[in-house]
Amino acid sequence: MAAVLRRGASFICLGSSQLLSGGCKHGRTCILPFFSSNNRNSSSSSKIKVDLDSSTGIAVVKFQNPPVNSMSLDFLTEFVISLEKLELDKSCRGVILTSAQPKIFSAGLDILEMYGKSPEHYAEFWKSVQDIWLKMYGYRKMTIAAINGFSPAGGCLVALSCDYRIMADNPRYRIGLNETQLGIVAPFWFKDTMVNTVGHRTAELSLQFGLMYSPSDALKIGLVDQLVPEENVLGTATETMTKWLAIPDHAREISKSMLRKPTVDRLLASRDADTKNFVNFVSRDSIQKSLGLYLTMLKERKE
Ligand SMILES: CCC/C=C/C(=O)SCCNC(=O)CCNC(=O)[C@H](O)C(C)(C)COP(=O)([O-])OP(=O)([O-])OC[C@H]1O[C@@H](n2cnc3c(N)ncnc32)[C@H](O)[C@@H]1OP(=O)([O-])[O-]
Repeated sequence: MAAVLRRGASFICLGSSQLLSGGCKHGRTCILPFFSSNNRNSSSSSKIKVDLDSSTGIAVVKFQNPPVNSMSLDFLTEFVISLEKLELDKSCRGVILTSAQPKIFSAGLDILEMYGKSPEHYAEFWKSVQDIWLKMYGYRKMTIAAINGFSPAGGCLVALSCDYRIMADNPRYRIGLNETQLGIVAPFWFKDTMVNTVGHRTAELSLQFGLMYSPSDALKIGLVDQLVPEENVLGTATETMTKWLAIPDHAREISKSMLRKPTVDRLLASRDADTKNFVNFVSRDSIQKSLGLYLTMLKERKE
């Protein structure tokens, strides 16, 4: 299956052989990363850096969207293309996600993409958020989140969509789905991802309060799997990936698919309705007001 992705005037065709996910079928722009044919293949689009070691099969994908790795439309587009490219690359067996920014894994969705824009823009943005989740939650290859900093909302979702989460044991950091604190609501597939990870009761408390957990609390509820000193996050992720890669790929992939496909299928069955729902919700005056106040609060906190 081929997907055509576009932004502005550039069109690029991608092959697609996803086991579970929906892929980029919505006609947005994509810049393909470049991989060389040596053992260590590096590529760097402007917001995503990919380093694939084909001798180990491990790729490190680094977010580099300063100051806080917020997930703008451009960021999400580059991210999904990088993952798609790695999924199709036979020399890649596992992907580690981490941040090039100190202290921040990702500040979540870029609030500016949801504030003061047109309904068409909100719809395009939301489809790109759906795309990244569909790609990640149904990803055929092994994924580890090496969480080296704050990880609210969309940042937490990306981590939750990986197969394993290792977080820096720094008591200042926080992770969680804090959407209600912004006056917005995590959609059902964010909720499903949380429930699948921490269980129903914990998700009830977590989502309604918009709780942000310290690393030790996140470990207690199973939101992350392991804490390590900050400087060891990437090294531990690489060691852990090597252990997982001892499992035959096809057996691990089928097991993952069995567990995750029903959740992925729920969104695939209702993507358009979910997009409409988001656009109607975010366009409301009351929601725009909440987001505006939150942005002001973020700015004033600095002063
Ligand atoms: C229904 C939809 C579901 C929604 C899901 C989501 O993910 S919703 C998202 C939920 N996410 C959150 O609630 C996280 C909100 N962010 C934070 O809590 C903190 O920024 C931090 C703890 C991540 C980093 O603290 P720090 O002291 O290191 O950094 P700082 O605070 O000084 O920020 C630096 C600059 O970045 C700006 N900016 C920040 N985040 C965003 C953003 N998401 N977007 C856009 N911009 C953002 C900030 O305004 C400031 O701009 P300025 O003034 O330079 O023009």
